[in-house]
Amino acid sequence: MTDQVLNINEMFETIQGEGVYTGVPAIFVRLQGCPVGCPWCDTKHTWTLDENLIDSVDAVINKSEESERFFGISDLGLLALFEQQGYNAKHVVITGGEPCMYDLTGITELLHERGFTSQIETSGTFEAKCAQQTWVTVSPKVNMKGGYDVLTSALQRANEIKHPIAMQKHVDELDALLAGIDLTDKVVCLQPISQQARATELAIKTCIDRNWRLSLQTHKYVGIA
Ligand SMILES: C[S@@+](CC[C@H](N)C(=O)[O-])C[C@H]1O[C@@H](n2cnc3c(N)ncnc32)[C@H](O)[C@@H]1O
Ligand SMILES: Nc1nc2[nH]cc(C(=O)O)c2c(=O)[nH]1
Ligand code: SF4
Ligand SMILES: [Mg+2]
Repeated sequence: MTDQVLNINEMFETIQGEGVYTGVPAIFVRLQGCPVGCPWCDTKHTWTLDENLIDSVDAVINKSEESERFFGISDLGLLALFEQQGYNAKHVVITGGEPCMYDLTGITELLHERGFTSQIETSGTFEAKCAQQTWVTVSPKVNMKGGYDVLTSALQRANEIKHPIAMQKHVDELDALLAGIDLTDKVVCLQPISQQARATELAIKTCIDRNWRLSLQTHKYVGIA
């Protein structure tokens, strides 16, 4: 267990919409703070980590629309909150924001001790500190203004590499990143940016050519969180 505080912008039960675990019921924990700055990010409301944005647990959990407000909680406190909410899902997705700004060793080990499986969605710009059993999905961010230089080790730890693409240049960037990475036991997925038709077409074609997987943001197609 770590004594650090996890700053939570959203917590909800839904269906994992992306990547290898698509379709699996999951508790989503969205952590606050991200310095990477992807222009097309669909969670810009999580970027700012400022104590003036702290709110109550109830106000954050019961948000009816996206906001920058968050609450801080301990690893054990978070587990207690899951029970209080009466969640059924046994898979927990820790996302953000950039969750690997936090040391997730304590919370992920605790989750596995309590019979949950865990998954982290990360940009690969910080080292993933988590339980050995945690499924790490790295969605590599190349040439973003707040990028850091740990991508190679993040990609080595990754169980899944899920690359957002809109144009051929993004596929070429992924090829460059994957050179020298041992892909044995890793799944590579392409995820069209913002459901654009041309991005989807390119992702489908490239996945067929390369024998990679297509990851659609299925929650957006069916209108769930
Ligand atoms: C919001 S990010 C949060 C976790 C982490 N910062 C990251 O980038 O992986 C979660 C996932 O959504 C993807 N994503 C964000 N905005 C997107 C968009 N507009 N279209 C497609 N995927 C997007 C990211 O690449 C990542 O795989
Ligand atoms: N249903 C659902 N699946 C997701 N998979 C990754 C998400 C994310 O924002 O990290 C996400 C999300 O926001 N909702
Ligand atoms: S790294 Fe993730 S949370 Fe941060 S800006 Fe990019 S997509 Fe958004
Ligand atoms: Mg999302």
